[in-house]
Amino acid sequence: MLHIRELTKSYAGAPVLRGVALDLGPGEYVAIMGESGVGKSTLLNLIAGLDTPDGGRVVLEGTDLTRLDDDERTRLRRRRIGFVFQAFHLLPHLTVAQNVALPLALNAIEDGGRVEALLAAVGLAGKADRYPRELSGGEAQRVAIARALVHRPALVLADEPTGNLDPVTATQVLAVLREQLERDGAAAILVTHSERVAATAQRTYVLGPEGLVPRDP
Ligand SMILES: Nc1ncnc2c1ncn2[C@@H]1O[C@H](COP(=O)(O)OP(=O)(O)OP(=O)(O)O)[C@@H](O)[C@H]1O
Repeated sequence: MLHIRELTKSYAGAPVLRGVALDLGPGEYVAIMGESGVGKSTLLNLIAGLDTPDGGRVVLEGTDLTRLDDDERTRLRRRRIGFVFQAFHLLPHLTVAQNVALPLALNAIEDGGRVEALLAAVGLAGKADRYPRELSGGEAQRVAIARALVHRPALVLADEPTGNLDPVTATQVLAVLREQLERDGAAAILVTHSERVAATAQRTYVLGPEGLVPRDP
């Protein structure tokens, strides 16, 4: 469902990605590790179409993102991708339920009980009307996971999704994420520095100067 080929990206003449390739099947769940500054977030941003590569292709479900204009890329991202950020990125003036419902509104999709069902699935049924400031870090990240899945994306991208959580909460949040990915059949790419987090993925790659290298189990 995702094919990345010969992806290159430089910032101010300094190469960050030099020929990255990756193939992901439907429902596959992989982790990407690598040293700080090697370009992991840059790669996720290119896959999400939040940034454009200098060369190469990102083909999502048969569509080459690099050939779309900004509006087309934004529409595709909203519809087919869910993003989980390290710092949650919840909107402070919206309730938990309103935050989760945001991708439905942006895509003009009927709720059909989906927000309520997802909040129950991530253990937050009782917090639908709370505001982000009233949540713990683990709760906020579970809201972010529900929001990333509510519109049934084909691909979930998570950039250090448990980086701000204590180890016990991180394990719980990852279990919720994996359970929801399996339930929805969504593929996922998780960027992480944590071996514990990587161990929850089916495969792990290490990003380095020579590109993405599969790591032996
Ligand atoms: N918008 C930008 N403008 C200029 N340079 C950038 C930009 N985004 C990233 N870079 C540079 O590209 C390199 C890769 O950054 P990136 O955030 O992708 O690394 P990373 O592997 O995710 O690092 P970390 O593990 O520390 O989060 C860094 O040297 C960074 O300074």
